[in-house]
This record gives sequence, structure tokens and C-alpha cells, in this order.
Amino acid sequence: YLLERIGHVSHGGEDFEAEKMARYPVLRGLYELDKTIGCGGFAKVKLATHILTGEKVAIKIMDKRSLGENLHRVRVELDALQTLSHHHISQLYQVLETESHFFLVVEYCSGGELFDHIVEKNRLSEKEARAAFRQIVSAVAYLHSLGFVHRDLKPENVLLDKDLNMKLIDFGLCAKPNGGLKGFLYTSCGSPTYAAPELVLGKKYLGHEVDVWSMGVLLYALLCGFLPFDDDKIDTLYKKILDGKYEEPSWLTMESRRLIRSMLQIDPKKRIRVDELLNHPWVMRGFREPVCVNNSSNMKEYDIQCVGLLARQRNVSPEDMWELLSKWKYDYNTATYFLMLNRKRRGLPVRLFGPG
Ligand SMILES: COc1cc(O)cc(Nc2ccc(C(=O)Nc3ccccc3)c(OCCC[NH3+])c2)c1
Repeated sequence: YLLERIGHVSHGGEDFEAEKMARYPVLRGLYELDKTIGCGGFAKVKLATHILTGEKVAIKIMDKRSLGENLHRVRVELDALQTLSHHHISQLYQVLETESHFFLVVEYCSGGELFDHIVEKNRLSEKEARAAFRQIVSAVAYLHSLGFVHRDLKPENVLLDKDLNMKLIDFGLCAKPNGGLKGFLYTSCGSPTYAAPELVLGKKYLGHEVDVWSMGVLLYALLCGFLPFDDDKIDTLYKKILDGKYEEPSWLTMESRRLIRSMLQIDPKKRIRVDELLNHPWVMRGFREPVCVNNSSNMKEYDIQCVGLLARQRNVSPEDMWELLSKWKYDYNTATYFLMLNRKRRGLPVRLFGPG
């Protein structure tokens, strides 16, 4: 009805904008929707602007009807994201739910997909690959330290921010196996090209090793510019993964080959563990420190300037504002505060638009 009404009067331009907003009234006044920047199974991701700060964000929109039995995965992801706060994990800002949709407002990664950077550069040098790999290992080690497993690590799920920092996204398949990592994860999931043999076999497995396998595929893609296991026929692809044989191009150094082999071990028990990656000789080359795990971006700390500014905007005392904020409800206040903090940390002036 609403769209129809607008449809009658719309002549392109701002009505098109109004029509887009009309589709999701819950976003009105909070975010301005822009173009679609990604669409997957039961979700689409749109670029948007957070109105009060003017900052760009990404909004993952999920239609509950098409979610079906995946609805529980959204809850798992929301649980995970509300716990996670790491420099190399796309930050969750706000969660909105209507009777028909979920909206996840997350960090916009303007550098796009790591995959596109590898393709355009053909392949990365060992030095570049190491810098990127250390950031990914840091994020995955942090994730594991909190008992989560990503399970869908692939170049498309590693984005870059404007400073070319790695940002892990899409925790739709991540899991927190009951009883931490002792539990067995049975559901096979993730994209086959990056799926570990034990996943392909649907064997019971301890999740964290599948992330090591996928990071091995990622490192291989960074250093080679193509994938270790690839085939358009799915069963041939599975055979190649289970066989665990792949090309080692001539440009790979012995150390790179050894590290990749230790990650692409078919037997998960023989696979190198994440904590062994943190100070692996290849990972350490040229660096003095091992990869740091709790590179948490502690967004939940008190910042007098941001609290004060938001308090004035909301016409409440800073104490009451902090009282409200520190409940971390991932509502519009949480999003506004995190985005203000983001700007401040990038050395930009912190300001709010809007009345008052
Ligand atoms: C916690 O962060 C999450 C969770 C989640 O479930 C999904 C996403 N998805 C995102 C987030 C951001 C982008 C993005 O910024 N993309 C982009 C930016 C500039 C140029 C090109 C793309 C996103 O992109 C969708 C396509 C990525 N394969 C997805 C984040």
C-alpha cells in the first residue's frame, strides 16, 4: 500500500529515495540507505549513512521468511558480535528487528574485498602477505580465545578498511560449540572451496582446526594469486580437498611451502594450531613481536567528550547518558557512540548533526 501510494506520485529522484526508506520504516530518521554492496543466501548488504554522525555504515538486511531454519544462526551471530570487539573484525554497531526483518548495522570497509586486491595485484609479495596474514591470525586467535569458530573464512569474507587493515566479516556460520571447543560440531557448512577435509567428510570435528585449514587456503591465495583446490565440478573439488594435493609454484620460498603444508594437513590432528601460528618463524620474519591476540579495540570504555556530546544531543546529563550507554543495548545510542569514538580515534573532529 505504502509503496503503491508513493509509486503513483514518484517521478524518480528523491521519491526513489523515499520509496527505499518506505520499505524499511524502522530505519527512517536513523540511516539513509544507499546502494546494495553485497547479497548472499538470505541476506543483502546495503551501504548506508548513519544520520546523526554522517558516517558510512553497512547494513545487512535479512528477511525472516527466507531465513527459515537459519533463524537460529542469526541469534548465534548476534551473540558472537555483541561479545566481539577487535581491530580486525568488522564492528557491530546496532541491531534492529521487525516482525519481518533483521537489520545488522556493521562497520563499512571501504577498501572492499581482499580478494579483489589480490586479483588486481596478481599476487602479494611475502612481506605484504605476511602483514595481511598476521592481522587475520590475530582476529581468528581472538575469536577462538572466546570459544567461537568462524567456519567460513574465505577471501570474500576478509575486507579492508580505508587504511588497508584487514576486517573479518560474516559470522553467519560461526559457532560457539556447546561446552566451548570440547563440543563436536556436526553441521557441515561454509564454502566448499575453503572447506577442510573433515568438513567435507561431515566427520565430527573440533571447529577451530577448520579455521586453520581455511587460513591455509587464504595464505596460499595471497602468495600465489590462485586457489590450492579448485574445480567447477563439486565432487572433483571434494576429491582434490580430500586428496590434499596442490601445486607449489616456483616462486614460493621453502619456508612458505612448509607453513602452508602445516596448515593444509588433511588430518586435523596433524594440522598446526592457531597458537603455534602466533610466533611461527615465517610469521615472525621481520617482526619483533608475535601476533597479539587481544588486540581488542575496547569500544566500551568511557570517553568524556563523546558521552558529553551525546548527552547534550539527547538533552540528558552525562551521568544519565553513560548509565544508558553502558547497558550496550546495540541500539542507536550504541551505534552513535561507537561511530563517534571511531572518528575520534582516526583523529577526525567529533560532531553530531541533527536538531539541538
Ligand atoms: C560483523 O560484520 C559483519 C557481519 C556480517 O554478518 C556481515 C557483514 N557484511 C558486510 C559488511 C561490510 C561490507 C562492506 O563494507 N563491503 C564493501 C565496502 C566497499 C566496497 C565493497 C564492499 C560487506 O560487503 C559485502 C560484500 C563482501 N563480500 C559485507 C559484516
